[in-house]
Amino acid sequence: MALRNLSKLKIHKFGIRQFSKEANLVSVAVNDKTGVATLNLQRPPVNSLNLEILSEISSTLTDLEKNKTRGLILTSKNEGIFSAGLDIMEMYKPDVERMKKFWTTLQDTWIKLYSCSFPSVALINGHAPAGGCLLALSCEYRVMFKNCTIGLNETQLGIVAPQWFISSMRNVIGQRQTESALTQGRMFKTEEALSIGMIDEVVENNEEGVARAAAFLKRFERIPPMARAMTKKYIRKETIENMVKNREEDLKNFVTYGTQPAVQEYLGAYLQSLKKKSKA
Ligand SMILES: CC/C=C\C/C=C\C/C=C\C/C=C/C(=O)SCCNC(=O)CCNC(=O)[C@H](O)C(C)(C)COP(=O)(O)OP(=O)(O)OC[C@H]1O[C@@H](n2cnc3c(N)ncnc32)[C@H](O)[C@@H]1OP(=O)(O)O
Repeated sequence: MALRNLSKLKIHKFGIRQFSKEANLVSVAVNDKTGVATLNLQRPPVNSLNLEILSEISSTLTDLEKNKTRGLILTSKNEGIFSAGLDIMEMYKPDVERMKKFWTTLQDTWIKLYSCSFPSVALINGHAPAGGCLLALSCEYRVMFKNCTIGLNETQLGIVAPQWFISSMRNVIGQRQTESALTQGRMFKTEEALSIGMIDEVVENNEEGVARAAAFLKRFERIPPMARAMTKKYIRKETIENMVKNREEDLKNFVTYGTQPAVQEYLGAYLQSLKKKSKA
C-alpha cells in the first residue's frame, strides 16, 4: 500500500493509474496491485463530519473518479468510531452562510459517493450513527465490526432525516424496516443490522475486515467496468435524480428548519448530554 501525495504523483502500473493522497482529515492509500483505494476518515475524536472533512471527502471522490480507481474501501483511522455523523456544531447556533456551504458540500459528497462508477465498500470499524450511517449506506457493500451500532437516529435528536437519507436506507433494507427504524431513530447493534440486511458481513478485526472488503471488490475483477458502472447508474438513477432535482429546496428546508428555536433547543440539549456523558 502506498501513501503518497496525489498532487505529486500520477503513474501507470499494471494498466491502472495509481495515486494516493495525504491530507489532514482524510488519507488515501492505493494498492498498487489491485488499484483499490482505501479512504480513511481521520478527524479526531469521533470523525464528526464538518465542512472541512466533507470537502476533503468530496474532492477525494472526484480524484478517484478521474483516476479510474478499481474500487473503494471507506473506513476510519479511529478504530471504535466509523463516524459520529454530522458535526452538530455545524447546526447548533450556526452562521447561516457556513451552514449553507456545509449542507451543499454534504449533498455533493453524497451524490459523488452514491453515484461513483467504481465499486465501494464501507468497512465500518466502529459506531456509525446518522451521517456516518448515510456514508456506509451509500456504498455497495458493508462489512462491520462486532459490538458497534449503526442507524439513522435523527428523530432522537428532534430532527428529521432528509428524503435522500431515507431513500439511501430504504434502498438497502426496504420500506417497512426503514419506516420502523427511522420513526424510532433506532440504532442497531451489529448482529441486528446483519439480520435486517443493513450490513452484509461481520468481522472480528481490521485484518479480516480489509480481507472481506477486498474479496467483495474482487468479484468485479472479470466484469467489464463500463457494464458494471452503467448498471449501477441505472439502478441508482431515480434516487439520485430526485435528490438533484430537489437540492435547492432541501437546502432551504435545512436552513429554515434548522434555525428554528425549538430545533436549536433540541440540538443544544443533545450536545449537553453528549458532553456530560464524556465527562462522567
Ligand atoms: C439542524 C437540523 C435541521 C433540519 C432538518 C433537516 C435536515 C436534517 C439534518 C441533519 C441530519 C443529521 C444528521 C446527523 O448526522 S446528526 C449527528 C448525529 N450523531 C449522533 O447522534 C452521534 C453522537 N455521538 C455519539 O453517540 C458518541 O459520541 C459516539 C458513539 C459516536 C462515540 O462515543 P464516545 O464515547 O467514543 O465519544 P464521546 O465521549 O461521546 O464523544 C467525544 C467528543 O465528541 C463529541 N461529539 C460526539 N459526536 C458528535 C457530533 N456528531 N458532533 C459534534 N460533536 C460530537 C462529544 O460531545 C465529545 O465532546 P467533548 O465532551 O467536548 O470531548
